[in-house]
Amino acid sequence: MNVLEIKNVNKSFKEKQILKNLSFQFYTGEINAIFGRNGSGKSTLLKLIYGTLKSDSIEIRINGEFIKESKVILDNRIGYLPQKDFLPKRLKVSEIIFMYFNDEDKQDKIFYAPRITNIQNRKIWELSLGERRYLEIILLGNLNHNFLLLDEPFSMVEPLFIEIIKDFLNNIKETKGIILTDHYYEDAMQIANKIFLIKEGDKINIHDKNDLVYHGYLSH
Ligand SMILES: Nc1ncnc2c1ncn2[C@@H]1O[C@H](COP(=O)(O)OP(=O)(O)OP(=O)(O)O)[C@@H](O)[C@H]1O
Repeated sequence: MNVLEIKNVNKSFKEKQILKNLSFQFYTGEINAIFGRNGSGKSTLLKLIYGTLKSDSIEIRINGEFIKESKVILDNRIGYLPQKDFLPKRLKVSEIIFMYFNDEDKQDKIFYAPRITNIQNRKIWELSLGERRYLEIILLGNLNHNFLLLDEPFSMVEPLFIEIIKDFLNNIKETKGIILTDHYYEDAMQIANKIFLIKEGDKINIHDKNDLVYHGYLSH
């Protein structure tokens, strides 16, 4: 089992402190859902962990080993699905699969993943938003990271695809720790082992939907 420890995360934009001294422990085998109202700092937190945004302070350790935030991408043990699409638009789905994976077994695994066969000859720009999101998740999830940060994996995705993504995440969590943030809270809660809410810069542990109502994320 691997553990990703994040400590003392602080981030301000101008005078406004968005994240206040947050700490987390994420384990292989677990899906962690992070909720929060618009602008509460969820995407910011994931960017700070991945190192694409400079923190005011952050300590990152995997299995006790300290990793500088600027080295997280090179270290290659943490993967990141950004909120915005990132695949080259002019390439075909099949070309992207070959670009990501050399190994033939891995390539086959992707080609035979649900719904991929149907879209393999299309170019990325020809895919719908949901199809593109689904492909991004299947690609990232099949890479060899120990931890996966997913910024809104369900957004713009139709219900049938969401079910496939949930099954997929449940399968890959055997070898990965997953940290996801999304406003599709019911889908996220169905697969999450641990749930957190970011509110006014602080982390709140959530046990059920009532807690989300109590802390003002849901109205009822
Ligand atoms: N580069 C930036 N410069 C200045 N302010 C920023 C920057 N990035 C984010 N912010 C601000 O930080 C706050 C947190 O933004 P963030 O995108 O992390 O929120 P979020 O919880 O992911 O929101 P949403 O649910 O809408 O995606 C917002 O008020 C946002 O305007």
